[in-house]
Amino acid sequence: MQSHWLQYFRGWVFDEENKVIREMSKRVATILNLDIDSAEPFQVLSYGIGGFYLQHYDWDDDEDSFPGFGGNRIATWIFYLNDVKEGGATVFPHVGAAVWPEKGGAAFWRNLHYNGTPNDLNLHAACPVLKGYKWASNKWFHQHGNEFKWPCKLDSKLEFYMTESFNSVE
Ligand SMILES: O=C(O)CCC(=O)C(=O)O
Ligand SMILES: [Fe+2]
Repeated sequence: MQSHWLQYFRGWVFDEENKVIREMSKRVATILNLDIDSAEPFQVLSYGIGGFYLQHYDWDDDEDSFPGFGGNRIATWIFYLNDVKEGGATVFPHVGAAVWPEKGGAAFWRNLHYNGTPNDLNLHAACPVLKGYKWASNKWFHQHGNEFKWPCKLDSKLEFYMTESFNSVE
């Protein structure tokens, strides 16, 4: 896929296709305590040299953007599937954070405030791959089914911005 905004290839891997994929989805949902049924299938990303994704949000103001998934994207989980020789970090310019891809690593962040409104702080980008290539995979969780797991709080200021990275997810 090539545009002003991004340059990479992407595809979907469905839970129904493979037992291991299904198990991985379940584990991520368990770690985050989020509903698996309203989550999207794994999206696999492949960046070559110079591949990038300009800064963007994973949430969308338009409810129709995610038909069939039930609400906005409440959280993003990303697996890093290989060691990138140079470049390829996921960066969060509003909070000054960078996550460097590492085989077997993962990161997640919340996309919405606790009251369900989009959180501007999670603007992020994939920096260009300078050497080698980069494979990664997203899992997006949605609002539906998570009303009691991540309950809404009326005061969005109660929230804290949460970005975690894991060196190795077994
Ligand atoms: O590849 C990355 O580091 C980030 C990808 C991303 O932000 C996306 O696919 O929405
Ligand atoms: Fe993103």
